[in-house]
Amino acid sequence: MIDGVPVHYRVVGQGEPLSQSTRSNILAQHVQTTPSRAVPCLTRSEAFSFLLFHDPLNTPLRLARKYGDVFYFQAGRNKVFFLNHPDDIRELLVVQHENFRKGEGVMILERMLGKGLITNDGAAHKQQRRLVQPAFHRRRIASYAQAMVEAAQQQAHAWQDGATVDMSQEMMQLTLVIVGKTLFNTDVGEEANTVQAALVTAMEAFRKLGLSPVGELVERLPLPIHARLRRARERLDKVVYRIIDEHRQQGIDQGDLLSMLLMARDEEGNVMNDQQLRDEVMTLFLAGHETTSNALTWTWYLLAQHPEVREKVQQEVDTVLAGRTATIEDLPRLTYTEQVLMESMRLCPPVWAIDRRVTRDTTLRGISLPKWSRVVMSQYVVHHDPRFYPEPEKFDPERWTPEAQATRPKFAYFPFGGGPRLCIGEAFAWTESILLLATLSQHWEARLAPGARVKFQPAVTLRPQYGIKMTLHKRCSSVSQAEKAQVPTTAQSEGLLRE
Ligand code: HEM
Repeated sequence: MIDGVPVHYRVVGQGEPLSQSTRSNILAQHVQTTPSRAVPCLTRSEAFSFLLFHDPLNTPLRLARKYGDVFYFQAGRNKVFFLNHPDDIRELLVVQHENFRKGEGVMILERMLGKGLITNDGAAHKQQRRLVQPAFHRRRIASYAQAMVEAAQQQAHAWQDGATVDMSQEMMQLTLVIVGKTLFNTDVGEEANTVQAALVTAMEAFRKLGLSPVGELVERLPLPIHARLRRARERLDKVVYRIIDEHRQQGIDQGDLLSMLLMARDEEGNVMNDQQLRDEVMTLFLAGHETTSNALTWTWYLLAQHPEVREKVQQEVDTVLAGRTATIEDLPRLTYTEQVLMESMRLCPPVWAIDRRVTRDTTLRGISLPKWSRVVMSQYVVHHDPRFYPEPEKFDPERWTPEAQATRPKFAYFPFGGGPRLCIGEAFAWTESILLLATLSQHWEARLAPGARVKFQPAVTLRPQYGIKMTLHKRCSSVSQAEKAQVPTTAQSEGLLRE
């Protein structure tokens, strides 16, 4: 128990907990009844193109269309499997998760994040998760909502009508400020550029090293990227240690996550050492803003491409908020806005694939997975499967009505992963992205700037390779009731409200 909130090893939504006996029953049933499945192997040229990894989004998609729910190729001594069916993915993440640990992608992340919640495994991970969980309790998230809306309002205020911005940078800055304020009670606005530059280097390293199915080999080569990664880490360390030192000096419980970590004791009564603190803070600091920022950036882009959807969002926001400031209570009524975000994370999943290493010989719904094999599950592939999403390339928020959702298997949509490694920040991310999109849409609409280049860059997250250049347009109807009351004459309001 920390901070008066009971700690559960919580797994919600996709991560519904299974009791030990349920899991054993399911496993026993499988062993008895599931016939073994023949797994197609890629041809040599397909495997070769995979190893070069020109297009880690569309190559697996194309191969999944050709080979179906599962295929593999041989990389050195080990096999790399791709699971493309929601039920197999659920089985791995929820039912048989104990036979797997995090995969190669994590090795590069570890160089940046250390042994934090994302990179750790086993008992250490379980203990860390228990420690951090209270900061993501529903009540806590509700208390962050105000800071989220305030930051969005400041952004809305700072934007200039007709200005062209890189929406990716705008969203990155906004979500960074929010994670700083809510989890660490600090202002990181000034350090945003440092953080962004370091992240670009980390993403580059991940693309070059972490994505390669032979990452372990490449990792040992003396490449310049290793030095760049080290320097990026040092810059980020400065920011993180500044935050930790400030908290220590103040020496009071500030009611935030970092205060909780500083007060935490293990079974023997020891506090976390500097390295542990640094790794945990760094993990949440980076994971807590990068992903949501990308989700919002792609959403602005999709809205710009689909003005009819954008208008529906604006109508909903205008009706529900009626010109006032959004609060957490508005979330259940911003249903269309939420559907838009869901559809955006289907088409452009911020985490586009996750991978695991098999730790003991495993049979997964008839698929035989030898120890040391690697297993990749791509959100991008499953979210584009026409069996679950007819016309998968079409941006259609109507796919997310409760009735439509009920027709699909659960793991046909897994932007936040699942099981005990389900994203701890899922509720934080939904709350933040809905409130930010609603608050900014009250006042602004964004259109793609002429000549803007938009391309996926799949690194740890799915980023826009060239950012996304967008032109901002102040909405005519954006004047809030409160603003109306304060604006006495039309003449004074003209400049502000001009389209
Ligand atoms: C749209 C936003 C987000 C997306 C799409 C996302 C996605 C994911 C995914 C897919 C995983 C599981 C990775 C795996 O199983 O290998 C994950 C884990 C994690 N996420 Fe998120 N995330 C988002 C926002 C956040 C936020 C806001 C935070 C924190 C404030 C956060 C913190 C974490 C942490 C700490 C983990 C590791 C959890 C564990 O292993 O116990 N994420 N996220």
